[in-house]
Amino acid sequence: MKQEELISIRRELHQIPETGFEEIKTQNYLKEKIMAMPQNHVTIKEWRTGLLVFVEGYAPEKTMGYRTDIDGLPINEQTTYSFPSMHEGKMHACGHDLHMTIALGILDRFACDQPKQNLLFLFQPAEEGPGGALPMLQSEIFQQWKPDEIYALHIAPEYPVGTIATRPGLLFANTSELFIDLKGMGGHAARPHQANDMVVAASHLVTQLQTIVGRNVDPLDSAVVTIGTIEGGTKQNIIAETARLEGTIRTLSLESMKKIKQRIQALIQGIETSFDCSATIDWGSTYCQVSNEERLTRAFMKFSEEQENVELVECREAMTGEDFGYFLEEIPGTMFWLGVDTPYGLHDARIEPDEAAIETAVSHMTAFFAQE
Ligand SMILES: CC(=O)N[C@@H](CCC[C@H](N)C(=O)O)C(=O)O
Repeated sequence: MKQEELISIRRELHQIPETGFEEIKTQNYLKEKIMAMPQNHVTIKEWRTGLLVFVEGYAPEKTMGYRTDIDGLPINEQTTYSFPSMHEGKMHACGHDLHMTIALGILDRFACDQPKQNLLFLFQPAEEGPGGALPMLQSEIFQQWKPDEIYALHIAPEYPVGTIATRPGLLFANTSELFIDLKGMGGHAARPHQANDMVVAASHLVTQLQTIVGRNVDPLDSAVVTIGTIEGGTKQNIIAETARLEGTIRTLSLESMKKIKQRIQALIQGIETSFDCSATIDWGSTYCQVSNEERLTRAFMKFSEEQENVELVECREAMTGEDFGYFLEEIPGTMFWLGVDTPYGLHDARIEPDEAAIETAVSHMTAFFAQE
């Protein structure tokens, strides 16, 4: 595929973002593009709203896996694009439109020119939640085609185009979602003494939750507790009977994750007592850390260092989460950041990644998989 074609694919995908396990149009779009490639040594299988594509090598000694995520986010796009999302309230604000395009670009090169090794391309749904990697990994079809090593990338707004950043060992954090429901007694806004106000209880809880990282976690063991949404009440002159907080926990160690969850439980018990209300916690989906296997990551870094059009950076670990970690728990491999040079971060409604990074990644990974 030529660069113009890749860019037009990225723009078409950008217009049809769908959230986790609802990626129907995306799946059809990808299937259509893959079916248009030479099929001689390519086999496509659907898995839920994702796809697995096996490319048979001409003298295989192993199978190398490459995974892209395919879901979008519930965000109202605010880019300056002439090709914005056509799905209201949804946006590819985490680069999965670029990730998919890159995967299609690499796949196309090997569909046209048979590789030596077998290749397995994974178009995985629901990375942003509830998590498609673990069930895809456990699927019969994945186990049948299971690769010996596996790779994936994620766009990185902060690096210039041409940068590949990674490190052996821990790259991304352990994550757990967090959903808290508070229930008290609503009432008339003018009669607070006859009600238990869940807006006040939720406000206290939010500030208490912010003390956990500062006061309960070892400062040398990074952690994050973020409340992303807070919702409660029905009208300005009614005391709220319910409130809901939604957030996420990030830790570099499993011990800190356990401790933070214990502290959240304790703080919530305190809120129940002090505001005479009831509370429930749902931990949502959890992702294990992304840990890059030492030997393969060093080999990938050495290869990257030797490429003229790429600048390799050995980066620090990040508090981002990624369910690709589940693949790396079972199969050795590497995840890396790909520079896309934009002032806006991941999950920002204004993010406009530089599309030149698509060709960088396609040629880099094609050359990497084509090594004899
Ligand atoms: C790369 C990236 O941004 N990944 C997401 C993963 C979401 C995990 C889960 N749904 C959660 O919110 O805890 C991220 O937010 O880091």
